[in-house]
Order: sequence, then C-alpha cells, then structure tokens
Amino acid sequence: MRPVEIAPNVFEVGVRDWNIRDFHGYSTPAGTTYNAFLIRGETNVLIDTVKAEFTEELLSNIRAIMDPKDIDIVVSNHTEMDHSGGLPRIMAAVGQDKPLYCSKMGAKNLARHFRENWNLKEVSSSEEISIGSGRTLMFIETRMLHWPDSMFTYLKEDGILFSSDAFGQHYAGSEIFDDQMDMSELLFHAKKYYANILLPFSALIAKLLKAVGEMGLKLNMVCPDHGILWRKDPGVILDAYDRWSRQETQNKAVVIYDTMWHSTEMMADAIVSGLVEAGVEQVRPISVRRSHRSDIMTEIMDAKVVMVGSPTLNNQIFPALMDVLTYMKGLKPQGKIAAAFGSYGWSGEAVKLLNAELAGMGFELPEEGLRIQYVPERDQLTLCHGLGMRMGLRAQGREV
Ligand SMILES: Cc1cc2nc3c(=O)[nH]c(=O)nc-3n(C[C@H](O)[C@H](O)[C@H](O)COP(=O)(O)O)c2cc1C
Repeated sequence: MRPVEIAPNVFEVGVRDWNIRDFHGYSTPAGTTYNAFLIRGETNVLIDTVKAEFTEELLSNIRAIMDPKDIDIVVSNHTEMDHSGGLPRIMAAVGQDKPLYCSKMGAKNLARHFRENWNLKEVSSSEEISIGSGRTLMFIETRMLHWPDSMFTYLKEDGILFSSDAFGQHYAGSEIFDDQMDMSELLFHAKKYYANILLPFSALIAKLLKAVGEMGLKLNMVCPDHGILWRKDPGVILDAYDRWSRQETQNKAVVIYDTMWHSTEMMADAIVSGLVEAGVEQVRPISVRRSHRSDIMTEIMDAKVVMVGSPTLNNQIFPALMDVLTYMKGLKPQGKIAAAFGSYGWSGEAVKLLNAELAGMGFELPEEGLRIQYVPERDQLTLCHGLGMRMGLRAQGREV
C-alpha cells in the first residue's frame, strides 16, 4: 500500500504481509504489518524498518515522499528482524555514516545481528533530540518489552508515541486507524498479541505504564510497529494493557484436552456441563489438536479456571497437550485454579504428570484430579460433572 500521512509531515511507510499465517509459531490468520514511520522536516527521520524481504517496498514508499539519501537519522526501536531486517539495505540507501539511534542494549544487539560498522548513537531513557521544525524526539527505554533492547520514540510536540511492539496486533487490512475498525475485532487481535508475546512481562508492563503515566505525556496517537494505529482514543488500548498486565481474570473456564478414542472427550463434556451449571459465564472446551496453541493461549489469558485432560499414552501425557503446556508455561499466566483429568487403560500416569505440570506453573490445584479407566460410565460422568461444578463454584469464590 502507498504511504499515508498520519499527521502533518509524519508518514506511515511500512508494508503489509497479507499472507503470513505462522509468525514464529503464532497463528496469524489476518496476516500482519511491519509499520515504519518517516518524519519530514529540517531533519528527516525514519523510525524502524521492515522484514528483510519487504525492504524494496519500504524504499519505494520512502521514495514517494523523498529520496532515501535525504533521510538524516534512522531510529531502531527494537532489534528483532521483523523491524530491523531491512536495516542493511536501508542504511546503504540512506548513507552508511548517517546516525542510527538505538538504546544501549540496542547497540549491542544490532552488532550481534548485523556486524556492520554503523554510526550508532546510543540513547538513554528520557533523552531528547531536537529535529528542527519545532519538533523533538524523546526516547523511552522499555527493557524486556519484549526484548532487552526495546524502546519507544516519542514525538513530543505532536504527542505521537512510536511504541514498537507494544500496543500492536498481527492484523493486515486496508484500514490504518482504530476508528476504521470494529473495536471488538481490533481488541481481539491486540489481546491475542498480548497473550502470546507480552504476557510473561506483565509485571514490567504494569510498572512501565505507571511510569509513563507519571511522565504526563500527552498521547494523541499511539503507533505500534504491527497493525492498526490508535488515534481515536489511545486510552482504550492503554486501559486494556492495564487490565491485562494485572492478569485480571473473568468468570471463565477453559477446558483443554486431547483424546484418542473419545473417553477423555466424554469426561471433558461432562466437566463443561458442571462448569456451566455452577454459573461460569464463559466456558470454552478446546480440543488441542484442532486449535492453534496461540488461540488457546488467548482464551486462557483471562480465564480463572484451567481444566486439562489427557489420556495416558505410553505412560505419558499426550504429546499435543505437552506442546500447549510447554508454551503456556513460558508465557507465565497467573492467578488460575486448575485440575487435571483423563482416561487410561492400565498404568494411567497422565493425570499425575499433568498435576506436576500445572503445579509447576504456579496454578492452585484444589483437587487431586480425576482418572477413569477406559470408557466412562454414567456414574463416572457424574463425577466429572461434579468436578466441573466444584471448580466453577471456586472460580466465583462460592461455597463448594
Ligand atoms: C498407543 C497407545 C498407548 C497407550 N499407552 C497407555 C499407557 O501407557 N498406560 C495406560 O494406562 N493406558 C495406555 N493406553 C490406553 C489409553 O489410555 C486408553 O485407551 C484410554 O481410554 C484412551 O482415552 P481416550 O479415549 O481419551 O483416548 C494406550 C493406548 C494407546 C492407543
């Protein structure tokens, strides 16, 4: 798509990756964008680049506004390759000796990625530079949000925050701004991004939001490096990040399971009916082999109850569940209660192993879990229903 002037002399010059469906193991059914921004003035500034294979498109977008040689400063907010991959080609076009601004850790990580002799200018948090035309750039270090080198760049007088991966979404459409999108769809994509990329850094994010709040920055626009830009009401995404970073849960249960011959699935169905009967408002049964781990994680993020079911397979948990559990463990969801269940034939280790996995994630396990040999009969399904009921009541702080 052609560049768009998002504020006077500030252009979005990035690219759309319409057809990407797997972003380092995260499913992206709506593709993504690599946003980059060009500020035109006494000092011309390019903020971030794009994935290497899209660099020619970025250059062509820049050329629609100016000769790349006229760019005076490049800013790298984050070293990850989807935003820095285009740097070698861009620096060659801009001029190898032009200043490349980055955080201190950014300088180290750019060297580790590219081994180029660029004119790196390390900036510290709150450092400002004047870019003429009555404009100032301020840099805000955002370590581990989500890489050690991450930072924001703030265009002070315009109140525009170039927020790198924070507040972004993997979404590529013809829309540019939040007011052009259905808000619940936009927030769904933002939530999925948070659940799968930012969740482990929630404590840091809560701190950062507080610090940025105390800086009293006016925020007319928040421009992430992926997806839609927030201009109508950036407060919507700031409030959502506030909730997500506190890992607030809802009256919601996710029941994830796998099954070979449907017995564990029968148990899951009975548990679901118990949860519903207990008054849990959102109950999400998910067969892990038919859903993507990143969608499962999006559901788990704000659930109070996590129920995990696996048949025993060769004395182990079913592998598809281990994929999800390993992924979930790394993302460090908090404040959950959990229980395990599963059918087995003779040795039945899965439930015990699941309990160890769930306890290892810091989940509260109020029940020892439920194992049923082979195909559950009616009474045993009643036990499953009861397990669901008790977990549902606990989720709401009600008497069991
Ligand atoms: C290949 C295979 C390996 C199995 N290994 C074990 C095992 O090690 N221990 C055990 O208790 N059951 C084992 N079972 C039996 C299943 O756990 C049992 O059939 C269970 O009811 C399946 O539940 P499902 O219908 O939810 O898949 C195995 C079954 C299969 C097909």
